[in-house]
Amino acid sequence: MKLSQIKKPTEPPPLDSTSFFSSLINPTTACIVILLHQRVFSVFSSPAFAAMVMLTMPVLKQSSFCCGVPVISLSEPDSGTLLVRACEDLGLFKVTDHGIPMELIARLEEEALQFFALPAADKELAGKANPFSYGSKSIGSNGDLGWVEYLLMEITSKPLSMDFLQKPSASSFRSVLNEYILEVRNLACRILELMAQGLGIEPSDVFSKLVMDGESDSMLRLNHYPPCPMLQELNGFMTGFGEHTDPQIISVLRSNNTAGLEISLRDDSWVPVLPDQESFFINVGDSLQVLTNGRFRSVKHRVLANALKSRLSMIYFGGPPPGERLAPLPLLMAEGEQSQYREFTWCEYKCCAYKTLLADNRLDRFHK
Ligand SMILES: C=C1C[C@]23C[C@@]1(O)CC[C@H]2[C@@]12CC[C@H](O)[C@@](C)(C(=O)O1)[C@H]2[C@@H]3C(=O)O
Ligand SMILES: O=C(O)CCC(=O)C(=O)O
Ligand SMILES: [Fe+2]
Repeated sequence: MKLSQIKKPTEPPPLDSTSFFSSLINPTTACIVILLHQRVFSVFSSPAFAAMVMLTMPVLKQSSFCCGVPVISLSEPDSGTLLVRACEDLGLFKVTDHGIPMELIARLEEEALQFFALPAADKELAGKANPFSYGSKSIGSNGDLGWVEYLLMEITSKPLSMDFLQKPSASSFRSVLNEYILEVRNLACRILELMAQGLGIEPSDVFSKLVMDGESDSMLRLNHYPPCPMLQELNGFMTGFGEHTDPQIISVLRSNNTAGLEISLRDDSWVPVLPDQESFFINVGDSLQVLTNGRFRSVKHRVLANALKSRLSMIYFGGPPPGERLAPLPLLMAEGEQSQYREFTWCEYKCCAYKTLLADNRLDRFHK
């Protein structure tokens, strides 16, 4: 496909908290706000007119929204276009009809809860996170703290090899983890292919091949946020996982039904993402922001602790192979468009990223 064949839509205006929250008022208002946001250059004088236009303009199909977060069914024929729009606007969306069996998810949740319920000394036998294995309260190695404990696992082309998972007593945990990783990686790749299709670029595996590569640097993280009893004394605010963007290409998150995840809008306001244990939340990582020359947004997010309920999340981070050169894809650049980033390898990026604090902007030093 030639560059001239790719139509790059004009950038939608930034989604700020006013339009985000007003989109929650009622469905009619939501239609107007969403349509306006997508630059439908018409002036709606009444909700009825807006509804009529919606019905007669099938090309402008909208995703549905759950509290401002786009909800996209993967069985929807137009899902590629909807995914692209969500990546441009928010950098996060929810997917339904994802095909990962609930039974597998429930088994992993149960195994993870059993692991986190072990005495601290037993969990520490898994090895101290450096960065892989078990960590508690401290995130990364640069002093970030959070009301969280976690297991961080490196994904290679072979089954998980961490010592503690090789014990006979961990055999069911190990097998469910390996099964889940295969499923969630396929889901990530399916979504990345739909994104390429939605962007109108070929081949459609231009993003997914990076995550499918035998050398891909991907991870699985299980986060457990215990209830935080002293939340009241802390004016109701305690960080579970501090604000950050994910460095990789794509993150695929599933949580139990406990709230806590929040995303930052372009005006720096924070909005909660309502939990949904049957769906997955997908967010754009820094690498995908670079590959799309900033068209897709690596969304800043954080998790707040809960006073009463524990939150369990499982996140797959799909990353490229270490030697992969990351730079905006020429196919996605309009004529005369300048690259916003200088080229770097994933290895170089990760090396710098791991010296930063969670809240730092890791792409700054690669900006031209
Ligand atoms: C403070 C840090 C933890 C982190 C590495 C870093 O130096 C900056 C990025 C952090 C992050 C966020 C997304 C993922 O949870 C993670 C595994 C990753 O790849 O980047 C973590 C890193 C970590 O916990 O080790
Ligand atoms: O635990 C969560 O819900 C999100 C955590 C997160 O953003 C991360 O581990 O990178
Ligand atoms: Fe994250």
